[in-house]
Amino acid sequence: MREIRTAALIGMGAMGAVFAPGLSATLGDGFRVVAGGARKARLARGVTVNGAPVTFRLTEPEGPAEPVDLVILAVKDYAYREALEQVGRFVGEDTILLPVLNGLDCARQAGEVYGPEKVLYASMWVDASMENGTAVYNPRGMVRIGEARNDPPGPRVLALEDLFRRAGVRCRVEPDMIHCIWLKFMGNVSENLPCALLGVPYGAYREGWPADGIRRALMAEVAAVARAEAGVELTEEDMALRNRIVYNQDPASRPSTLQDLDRGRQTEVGLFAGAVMRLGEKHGIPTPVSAVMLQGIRALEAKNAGTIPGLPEAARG
Ligand SMILES: NC(=O)C1=CN([C@@H]2O[C@H](COP(=O)(O)OP(=O)(O)OC[C@H]3O[C@@H](n4cnc5c(N)ncnc54)[C@H](OP(=O)(O)O)[C@@H]3O)[C@@H](O)[C@H]2O)C=CC1
Ligand SMILES: CC(C)(CO)C(=O)C(=O)O
Repeated sequence: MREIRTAALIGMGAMGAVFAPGLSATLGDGFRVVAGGARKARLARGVTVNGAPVTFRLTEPEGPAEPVDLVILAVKDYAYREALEQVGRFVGEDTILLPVLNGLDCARQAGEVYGPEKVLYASMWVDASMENGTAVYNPRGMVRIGEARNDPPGPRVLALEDLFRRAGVRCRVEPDMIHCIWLKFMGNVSENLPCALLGVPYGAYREGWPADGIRRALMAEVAAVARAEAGVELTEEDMALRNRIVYNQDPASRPSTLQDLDRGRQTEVGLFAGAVMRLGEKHGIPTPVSAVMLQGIRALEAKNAGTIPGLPEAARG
């Protein structure tokens, strides 16, 4: 495949901030962020990423447009359907679609709309946040990319890797992206959800501590459904890798589900615990800890929304 020269990004939030500075600097006017209405007006005032101002071309989701070589989708799951529709006018015959959402399903959903041959997998091993136009992400983080299998990588994957290298976006082509996505999913379910439910940062995960017991029980539930659903083995070594990542994480760091609750926003708990429960039901595997996470975090969302009768005003999000 030829060099990637044009790209569009929808979702200029925490994950969008990992791509926008490098793509804007490398592709110039060939890169644009898709946003309409009030969101576009807000983004036109500019954003700061890791302390540096970033400028980029903005484009409305409506009106005539040329297809681009690459479309990155970096919205939350509840905004994904709309975002998929809104990027339609940038998708041509040779466009690569790269949805970077957490969870197991975003590549399949993009494939349903535009054809699976256009979609590559991404898994964001980066912790980040975006608040009022100011994004911070860990520059040691990494974007893992590929087709389902990449030994050796095909031309589209090589073109994407080349673009990210030119743009200074840290990336790695994974030999087995399906395993990689399940391993990340195991991390999201087991790490994001206890932190969100308990209202504690990563520092709560230390060997033998209460939150760590919950985390390990959730890893076991994900491993069981991964085996049944996808034939993916999440091994003891994989769990040991997650342990190392968690124990070495900045203890003050807060996974995205907790950040969402702190800001009174909807969370992606359905993408995590909801998915584990659905797969558990499908394969006859009990997932009681995921059920507690789903119901508990839904209750916190209701608390934030002020829809729990009797809740004092001061306790709302
Ligand atoms: N944050 C993290 O550390 C990580 C997040 N992820 C995953 O990445 C995905 C994105 O998360 P994250 O970046 O944190 O989320 P954010 O909420 O920070 O960013 C999402 C952005 O998408 C924008 N958006 C939503 N709908 C549209 C639309 N129709 N057109 C244009 N822009 C739109 C939102 O704008 P507005 O605010 O105006 O609605 C917001 O700026 C999620 O699936 C998350 O789980 C993965 C790894 C780490
Ligand atoms: C930060 C990270 C990578 C932790 O698993 C994440 O995916 C999230 O918070 O949603």
